[in-house]
Amino acid sequence: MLCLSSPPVPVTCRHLTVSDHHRPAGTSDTRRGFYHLQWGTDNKSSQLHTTHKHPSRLHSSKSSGARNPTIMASAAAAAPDSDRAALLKAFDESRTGVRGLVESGVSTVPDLFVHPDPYATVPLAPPGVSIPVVDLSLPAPLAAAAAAAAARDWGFFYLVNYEALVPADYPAKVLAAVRAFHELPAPERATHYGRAMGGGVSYSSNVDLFRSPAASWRDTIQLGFGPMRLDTERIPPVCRSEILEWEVHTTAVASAVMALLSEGLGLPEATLEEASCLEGKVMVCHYYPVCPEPDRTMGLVPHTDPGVLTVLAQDGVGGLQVKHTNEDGESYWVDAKPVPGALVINVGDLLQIMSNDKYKSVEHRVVMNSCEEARVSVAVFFNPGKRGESVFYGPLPELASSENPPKYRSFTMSEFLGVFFKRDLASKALIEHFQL
Ligand SMILES: O=C(O)CCC(=O)C(=O)O
Ligand SMILES: [Fe+2]
Repeated sequence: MLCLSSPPVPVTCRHLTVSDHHRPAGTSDTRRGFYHLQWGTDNKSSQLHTTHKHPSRLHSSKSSGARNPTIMASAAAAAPDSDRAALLKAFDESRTGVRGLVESGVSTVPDLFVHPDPYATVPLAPPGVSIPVVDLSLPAPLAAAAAAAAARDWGFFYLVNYEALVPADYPAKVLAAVRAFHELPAPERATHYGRAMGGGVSYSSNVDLFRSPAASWRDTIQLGFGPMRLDTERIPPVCRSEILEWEVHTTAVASAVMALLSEGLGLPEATLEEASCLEGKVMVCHYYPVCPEPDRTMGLVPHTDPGVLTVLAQDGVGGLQVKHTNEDGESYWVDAKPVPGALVINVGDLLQIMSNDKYKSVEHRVVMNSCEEARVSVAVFFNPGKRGESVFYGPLPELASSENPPKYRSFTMSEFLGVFFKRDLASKALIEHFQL
């Protein structure tokens, strides 16, 4: 099925780089920033400053011995761009992330993290609305039908009864280990801090810190598991073995889900796996610290995941929301509440393209809540692992017919990635770029 020269019809795909896994979605409320620096940028950052009308609320500290004095000393006036750049630099050089701000006693959300109106654009879902559940213990045809319906109608689902693939103490063990890292004493954390993916691993706050118009309330360890090999010694020791183990378990889960989703397309269950979709892997271990003013910032801005499939484990705190449009065309944010024993699975842009729009890659975001506890989540993004200039991606050829013509043109992965580097495309959905 993989094609080695320019194809007459689009064929299936191959790789993403180890750290490329997000894109900004195309709707207006998503242009404020996006998760991964390498997926592009947003040049509208100056807009943010015009919304900062209450400088006295922007920076404050209950503690005179704060660790980030520069960030907090600028309370006197809303920051012009040059000051903002200096504040960002000071924040980054503190090397302790948002957690460091909280440790130093901030009692308001600093200016850098204020989002103009995190909640304005789309309402919350009515009570009782939830993303669907797929039970992996059902007979394969039933599970495949449920997964396909969920991927088509929601782009998201809870996966339950996956115990045959994952030891009973996971994912709790990896979530606890990631929390332990982010809650290490600041000087210890700081020794790991850095934006470069040295050896395939980085720990920093806001991968797009210097490009997004507003920073988010989140620190992240990021690990590239493939196609390049990661230097395991670069993983902080306090969470190393758990992260390595979780990578193995999520791969087993993703393999099972890809089989269901292939079957749901009416194709052999090995289809997505044979297209190398298990081979490019990025894991992000997020920590969303307790926030003094949860409604003035965001944990993660609305975005879609650009790869094939995402497997997410979250702790009990909550904050993930999925955008859903119902049969009447009404859109709202649905809480993907933590469900004990459930993983959250979502479709990425590449799978939407490969499935010729049968499956949907939908926007999601993380809002801060007023819970007393910091939130931890671990997402693993599965992308095609193989690459090459003569290898093309697009709707799976088996799905295209005269009644169902391909909705996307084929493209190489370097073109796919290149789209993200073009500023003028930053506000346009990736998927639209390849639409026929
Ligand atoms: O933390 C979460 O629940 C979501 C994370 C996410 O969407 C991402 O990293 O792409
Ligand atoms: Fe995401």
